[in-house]
Amino acid sequence: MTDITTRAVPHTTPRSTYGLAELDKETRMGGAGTETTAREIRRIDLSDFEARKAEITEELWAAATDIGFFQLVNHGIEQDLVDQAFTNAEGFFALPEAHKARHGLKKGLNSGWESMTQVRPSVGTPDQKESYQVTRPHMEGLWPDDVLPEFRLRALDFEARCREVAMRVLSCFADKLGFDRDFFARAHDPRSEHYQSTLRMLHYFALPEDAEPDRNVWRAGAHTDFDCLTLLFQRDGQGGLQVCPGKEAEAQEWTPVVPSADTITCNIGDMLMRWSNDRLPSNFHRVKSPGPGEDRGARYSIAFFAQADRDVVIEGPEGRYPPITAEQYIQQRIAANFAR
Ligand SMILES: O=C(O)CCC(=O)C(=O)O
Ligand SMILES: [Fe+2]
Repeated sequence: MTDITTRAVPHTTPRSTYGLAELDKETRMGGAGTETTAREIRRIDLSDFEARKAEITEELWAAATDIGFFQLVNHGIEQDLVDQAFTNAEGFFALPEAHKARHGLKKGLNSGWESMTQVRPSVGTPDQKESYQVTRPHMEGLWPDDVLPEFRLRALDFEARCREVAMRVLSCFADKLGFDRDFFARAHDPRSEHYQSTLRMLHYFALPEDAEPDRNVWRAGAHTDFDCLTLLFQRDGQGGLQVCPGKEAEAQEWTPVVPSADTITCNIGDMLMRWSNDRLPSNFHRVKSPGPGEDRGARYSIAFFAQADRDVVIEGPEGRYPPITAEQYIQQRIAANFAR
């Protein structure tokens, strides 16, 4: 069994503006680039998971290493529950600004509400969105129980269901990477005080009819996620997500992901890239603002970020990256993204 608990980790010396190669790469991804629909976004069927695990593992591995992003169908979360999670999120975002501000983001803890405070290193302008994040150990004072009595339970229930799906996918990667099946489940333990996986509800604002589209403004600027694996839920007809595989980043060719309410779009994040010694490259993605002639309506999405617990050390078998705790890792990324 591989030891993933805390031990002394040498402090890494910053070698660049941000101290992490991932962030330096990200700063080069802010341009418009070009669009291509030539890439295949593979859909992987998770039904009958236990019986078909070997076959599913091969499909996930091929999609993750060839392209890096993929979609899950028959993932086991009932459509009603997904729809309810969106209704729950929309209910929160519809609250008056002053009320939402009572549950403001706890800096550095990925918990609570923020609006227009995330500035991606790639573009340098604030994402045109508000978000509400649930990170289980840090939710004190952040639940709107007084006005939305069912919100808390629904969010926690959905978070747990997302974690189950993420752990199933990660158990397949564990097999291929030579870790035991439960390696990642131990590293994302909801009973641990160091748990830091996050459920994030997102609301990208509708663009007013009289607003001029601005090419430098993004709903979400180009980035890779900090985590091991992201599950992203979208609504039919609310597009804008574009992806660029990590290994093709230099070409800056972006593929639109057509939203579909019954699939989960997955990204490999930077933690898994490190843990796999780059065998599983993390993926760039962004959400573009409506351009001339495009639908200006709001976009809602929900992301689950499987982020290893704070006390877990991320270190691949070949020592390509210096060991770092998941806590240090996430803190550096948050510091580069949130000015306040
Ligand atoms: O809303 C989306 O489609 C993408 C969100 C995202 O990439 C993020 O929050 O990291
Ligand atoms: Fe992301």
